[in-house]
Amino acid sequence: MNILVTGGAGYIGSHVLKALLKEGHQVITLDNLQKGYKEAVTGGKFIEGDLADKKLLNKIMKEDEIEGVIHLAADSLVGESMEKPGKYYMNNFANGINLLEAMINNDVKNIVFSSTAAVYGEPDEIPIKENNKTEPTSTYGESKLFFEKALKRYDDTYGLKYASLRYFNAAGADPEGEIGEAHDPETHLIPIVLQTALGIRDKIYIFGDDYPTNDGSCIRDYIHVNDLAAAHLLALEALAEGKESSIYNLGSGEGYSVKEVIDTVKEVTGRDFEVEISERRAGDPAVLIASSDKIQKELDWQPKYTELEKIISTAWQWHKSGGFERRTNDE
Ligand SMILES: NC(=O)c1ccc[n+]([C@@H]2O[C@H](COP(=O)([O-])OP(=O)(O)OC[C@H]3O[C@@H](n4cnc5c(N)ncnc54)[C@H](O)[C@@H]3O)[C@@H](O)[C@H]2O)c1
Ligand SMILES: O=c1ccn([C@@H]2O[C@H](COP(=O)(O)OP(=O)(O)O[C@H]3O[C@H](CO)[C@H](O)[C@H](O)[C@H]3O)[C@@H](O)[C@H]2O)c(=O)[nH]1
Repeated sequence: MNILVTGGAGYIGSHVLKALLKEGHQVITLDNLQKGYKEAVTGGKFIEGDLADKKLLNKIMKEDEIEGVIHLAADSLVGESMEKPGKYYMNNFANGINLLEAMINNDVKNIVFSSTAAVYGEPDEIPIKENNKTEPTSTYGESKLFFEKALKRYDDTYGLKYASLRYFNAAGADPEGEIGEAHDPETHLIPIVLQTALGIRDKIYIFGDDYPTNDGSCIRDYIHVNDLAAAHLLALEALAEGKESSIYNLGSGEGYSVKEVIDTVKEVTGRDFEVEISERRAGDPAVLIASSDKIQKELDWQPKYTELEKIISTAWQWHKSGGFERRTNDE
């Protein structure tokens, strides 16, 4: 298939791209490189451009004869979304609509969308199922939920078929060491702990140890980025074969506390470092664990990296190697 991957120079997108290339697909990556890295695009055609550019989107659909879209491009910092809501509605919602319009104009009918566990807000029950109430506590989560609603309208109106994948905490790196997570600024727990193990940071702060969990720190469901990537391929193939639109959670189904993550990093790296308890971070739910039963049953998706140790080991290999060179432009 000729597949357009938006945000393919980013962390998750580059792993999706690599998995698509391995399956022999023709891939066109669109990324504005605001957060992504050119080096992360390991094959296919790369177009440096922005989702705001409607003409470009139409041109790509036509000239590259796109048959399916995987849409990962977005802004995804929860804290920033609370300070700059407009940026999030514009990029994650309005720019996404540009993409849908270009698809419809060019009769492209299948899209896999990167949604997030942040659409749920504080969950009613654990593990979280897809029919849990969706009351996002951040603009980020809301912008993603709005786009999910738009997808439903486009399906009702034009017969556009979508799979919306609500990821939990993406983690780990390409086991071949070619690509990995390189966010700047980094806000995610595992890379931050690894940077501490490497001495890039003085210490790791645990954001709150008074949550109603076994050890008082927050529990999350970490899913390996290659397991995520595999789900995109299954979802796109299912749509191409005529499957109806659907929403799926994607997690490993296991919860680990912040303290457990830190202890596992110490074991995997063989390094000790300072840990300090600090204030809770605003908006952090105590426990987020996915039920991924639906995608397992419907698309036969099976996570391969179910142990935290394995997930962290792949990330450690990547961080130890130095990752991508620091970007030199000064935007
Ligand atoms: N990382 C996680 O744990 C996680 C969890 C849930 C959902 N998600 C979602 O998954 C997707 C990918 O996340 P990631 O961690 O790889 O983020 P990322 O920032 O590494 O990748 C996003 C990419 O999109 C590009 N981009 C952003 N806006 C663009 C635009 N208007 N035009 C063109 N390119 C644009 C960026 O340059 C970047 O390369 C996002 O949609 C995010 O919301 C991520
Ligand atoms: O230095 C740190 C960084 C994080 N944490 C804690 O570690 C846990 C995980 O935090 P991350 O920032 O790694 O991940 P989040 O669970 O906050 O968020 C991730 O998952 C969400 C959905 O669950 C959204 O999709 C979001 O985009 C994605 O980053 C949280 O309890 C957080 O408070 C620390 O204690 N110290």
